Amino acid sequence: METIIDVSNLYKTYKKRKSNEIITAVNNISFSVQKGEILGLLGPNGAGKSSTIKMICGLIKPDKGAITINGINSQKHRLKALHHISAVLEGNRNLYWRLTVRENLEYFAGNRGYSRKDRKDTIDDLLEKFHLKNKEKEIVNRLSRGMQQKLAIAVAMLADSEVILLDEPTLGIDVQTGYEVRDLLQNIAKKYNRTIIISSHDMDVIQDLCERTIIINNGTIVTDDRVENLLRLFEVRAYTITLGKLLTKHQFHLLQQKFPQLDYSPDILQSTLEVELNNNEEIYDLFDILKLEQIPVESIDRKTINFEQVFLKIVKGEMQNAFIQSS
Ligand SMILES: Nc1ncnc2c1ncn2[C@@H]1O[C@H](COP(=O)(O)OP(=O)(O)OP(=O)(O)O)[C@@H](O)[C@H]1O
Repeated sequence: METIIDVSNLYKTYKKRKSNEIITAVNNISFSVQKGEILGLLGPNGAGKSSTIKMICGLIKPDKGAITINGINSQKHRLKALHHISAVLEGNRNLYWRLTVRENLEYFAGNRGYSRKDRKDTIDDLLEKFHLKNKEKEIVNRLSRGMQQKLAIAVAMLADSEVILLDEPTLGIDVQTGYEVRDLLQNIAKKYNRTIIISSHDMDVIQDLCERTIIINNGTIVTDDRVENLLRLFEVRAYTITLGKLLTKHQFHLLQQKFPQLDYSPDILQSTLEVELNNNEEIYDLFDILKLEQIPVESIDRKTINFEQVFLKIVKGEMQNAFIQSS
């Protein structure tokens, strides 16, 4: 594995215009990205994702910290470092809104020094792949947001750079186009072996596309792991237990004292307990109480948990506990 981007101890503050209040948008963030990796930056609104992306693509300067792109310090050798990166930022600022789809591609291909023949072939190929062929003569201004987004990614592809940064690639586009954009990105990553960093607050985008995700909250990294690991970490702690008889009030309180997050659904035929444990050993404590109280257990299942639930838990701070227990 070869590191293509290294971000170390980044800080970014902003001063609010009216109140002069200082906002720390990025607070000591460090991570590395390997060549060919698809990394997701996930976080709630205002977490610091866009600021991080903008610092990497040289649009804003960090207050402190270093960014290295392909071994080149991007603060010292800005142009040389940024040569390896193309970015699709929110609002598709990399497009000319009064030009047509093809004209945009022609313009950027020209800028990148494609020969006439290569330019035509590459543009035709991109129009085909991005399903934009029937829109090639349309002025960008008149395209839907989804179409504009696809064109913005196609333009980024023209640059032929090793790293593509995408800030909220599916924001404000319909579900169908969202799927198309996701497919396109998956193809790009696989076929062209590009390194992709995607910032998003859309869990599905991150789960579908990214091998690894960094969750940012309040300007700091809360977790940096593979999506499947995060799911597993929480899955093993959430259980559904089917009981052979109803609990008395006293028994319920007894269990609740020990497991405050307990959910009890009484039913004459089949009562269930839903419980999330802090560590795997706690299941034995739970069984001890049930045994002592002579409550038969009919089945026990691990609860499936989706990425959205995991994300909310992490952002709410439950993760710290989980990491301590799992380490
Ligand atoms: N130019 C700016 N001036 C002042 N504050 C800013 C500026 N840009 C961002 N911020 C603030 O910095 C914090 C982080 O913003 P940032 O856009 O990086 O977060 P984000 O995770 O991308 O969120 P969103 O998804 O809402 O864009 C927020 O509190 C935001 O209001």
